[in-house]
Amino acid sequence: MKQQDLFNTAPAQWEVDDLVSHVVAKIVFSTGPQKPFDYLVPEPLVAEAIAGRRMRVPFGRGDRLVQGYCVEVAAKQIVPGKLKSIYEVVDDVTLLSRTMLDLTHWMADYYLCPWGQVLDAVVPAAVRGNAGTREVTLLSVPRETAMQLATLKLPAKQHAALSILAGASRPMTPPELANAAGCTQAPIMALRKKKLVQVEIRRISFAHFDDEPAEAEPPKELNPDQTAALRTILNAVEEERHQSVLLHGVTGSGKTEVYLQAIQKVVAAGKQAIVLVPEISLTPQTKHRFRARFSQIALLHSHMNDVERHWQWKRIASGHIPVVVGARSAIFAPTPRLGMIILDEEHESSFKQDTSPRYHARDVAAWRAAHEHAPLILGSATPSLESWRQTQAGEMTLVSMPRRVNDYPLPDVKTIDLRIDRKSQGRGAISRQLYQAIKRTIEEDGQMILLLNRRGYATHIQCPACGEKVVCPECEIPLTHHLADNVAICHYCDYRRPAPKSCPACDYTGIHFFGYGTQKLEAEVKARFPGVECLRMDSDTMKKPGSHEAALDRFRRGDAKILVGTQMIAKGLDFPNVTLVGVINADTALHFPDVRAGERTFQLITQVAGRTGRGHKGGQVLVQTLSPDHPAIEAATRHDYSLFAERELPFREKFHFSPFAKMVRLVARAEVASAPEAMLEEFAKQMVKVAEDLDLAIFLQGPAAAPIEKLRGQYRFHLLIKSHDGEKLREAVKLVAAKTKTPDDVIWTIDVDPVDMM
Ligand SMILES: Nc1ncnc2c1ncn2[C@@H]1O[C@H](COP(=O)(O)OP(=O)(O)OP(=O)(O)O)[C@@H](O)[C@H]1O
Ligand SMILES: [Zn+2]
Repeated sequence: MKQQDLFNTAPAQWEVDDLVSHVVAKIVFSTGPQKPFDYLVPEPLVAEAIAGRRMRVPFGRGDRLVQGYCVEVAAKQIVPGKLKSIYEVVDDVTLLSRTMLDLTHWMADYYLCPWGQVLDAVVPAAVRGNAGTREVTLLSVPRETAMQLATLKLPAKQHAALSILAGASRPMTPPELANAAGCTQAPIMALRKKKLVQVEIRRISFAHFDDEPAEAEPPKELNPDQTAALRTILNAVEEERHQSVLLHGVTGSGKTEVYLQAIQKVVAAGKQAIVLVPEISLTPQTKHRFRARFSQIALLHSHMNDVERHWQWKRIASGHIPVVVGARSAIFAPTPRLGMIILDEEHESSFKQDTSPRYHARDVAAWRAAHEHAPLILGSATPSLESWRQTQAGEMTLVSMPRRVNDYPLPDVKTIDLRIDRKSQGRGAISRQLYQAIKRTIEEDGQMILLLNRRGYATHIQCPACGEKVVCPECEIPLTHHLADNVAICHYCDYRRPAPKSCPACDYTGIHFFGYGTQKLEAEVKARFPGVECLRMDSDTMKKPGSHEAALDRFRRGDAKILVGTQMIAKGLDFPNVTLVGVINADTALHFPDVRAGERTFQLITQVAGRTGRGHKGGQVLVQTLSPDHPAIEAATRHDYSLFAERELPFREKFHFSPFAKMVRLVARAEVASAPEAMLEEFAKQMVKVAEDLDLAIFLQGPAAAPIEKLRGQYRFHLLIKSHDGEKLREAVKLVAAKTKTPDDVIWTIDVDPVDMM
């Protein structure tokens, strides 16, 4: 049909015969124009012009040379002279397979962002920049020349060099040859000029990294729950068909062992597995578990330098590495023979990228698994309601592991009602009951984890005389007092100022520091339990690469008894000697203006509670809260996921939230509040119109000031658009977005399937 169109639109002066078949490449640019452009592939470049490589092409009136991704190469009927030609092919390896190219196209379409931007996100910068490689010149002797060697009339040095090269088992670089022949570069240059040697420029890698050796460990004997789970997964593996499995296993049920044995089968069949974990879970423990089972494994983490990243990428692309373990972006690992994708802690919000392309690794994984006919395994003790709902709708297989390994019971969880206890507890973050429990744990030589999901010392600073709050001048968010440098910091934009000694408004000298952060908790622990080693883990103490590992090692060895920290210590850790978990304030996230506030609270408490009772010594959990009757907290204290889901889902359904409706969130920001608000109001109006045309039911929320109303000096507004028809919803948003005129000073973003509502 396309061809037909072309005939019809060809200007009259061209006869049909003028159309000739040519090789045409479709090029997508990272910046600049969003639509792909067609280029002619000149004859000499046909062999190397492969889709998935970058090419340099002339662009615009001045034919400036720019680089773009070639996403398709095809023979097309075109009018000669109408297309510009490719100047050169940049890559000598193919960066993206056909499936990966299709994936990027799908992502651009689904997340409503430029295709080129997605391509840049999928191919790591380290790969694009060829980190750790250099170009070398390689010399060899053509066969005909080698055969005439005896009869060639040449100066002695040239002859000697040529003989050595002809007799070499592999091509040599000019310095290598000079060295072997004991001559300077001059005779070699002469041979090159006479075309007696063949010259090839090749890019070689000088990087090499050794895998840390680990002692091999045999697979564990599975318990009946694990066996059943593995069976279901292996059925999908053996049939080489795509299937999604949600492995809902309580904390400590041994999910990792199931993954490991499933991967073993995949590897035995000659295929590759990708395992995604939240960045924070790339602990020494996880690394060790995987290294002990698989000798060839690529661990991708954010502290890797470009040279190593590129090296790992090539190892994976070569197909030699059967297992890839990494955070979110590891979903783009260039495995040529993908046999399985696993997402551990699939509910984690860190799987969603918060800058464009705003993809969710879980959904990208689902697309990839489906198109590469591989099973997708999602594992969690607290599954996202999105995945849970899919099991209910029959789109995903549910496998449950409701018991812990070795028949250890789940820990007993008690709430401490701070409304009652506060009066009796005196000052401090640790209630009397929790204090007693910590004391007992120390006496029994156990270890404990104290969770407080707020960093810093005091969480707000206020004048008791005039009521003035010390806030960030850029964000109007209360500043947090950090004791170490005695500074007040904005946790949104990192603005800092010296902690005020008196009220900035009325000069009253008795200014107060309220609220608890992890620093203050640590200080309280040290003061109330002198001589007991306490370790703090939060993003302030864990800035240096490797600090996370070092801290967890210390705790594992038992050098520290008490681990204080933010959510970073709440999941994945497997320390059998932890017999007490204390949640200092269960309510920190409960009242956020976010539809997932309850879900997050349930997950956080269930996960941190799961860190104890993982050994024969048992464990208990104490949860301090002002809302012990809140459904999320109540369900968490009972380790009852179904109860939580049963209560939460009807609410989501009634108000058209995910997982029942698809959501798109727009955020607009500017230095004056009126501009973004007006822009979103117009957007909403247009949405209503377009939805009507498309016969699409939509639900609008806003525009309204975003919960973080001001950030870095800019006012923020948001608009939430919901619909039960996701495809049409994106279509409508795309239409309106294309017509929207952005006011000069406004910056706006589209977030499909938003996770961050702030
Ligand atoms: N079949 C088994 N027999 C004995 N020990 C096992 C078995 N399976 C797993 N384990 C051990 O049980 C512990 C808990 O397993 P694992 O960390 O995989 O649990 P999990 O389900 O991932 O928990 P969480 O969700 O809390 O991270 C680990 O120390 C693991 O080595
Ligand atoms: Zn700020």
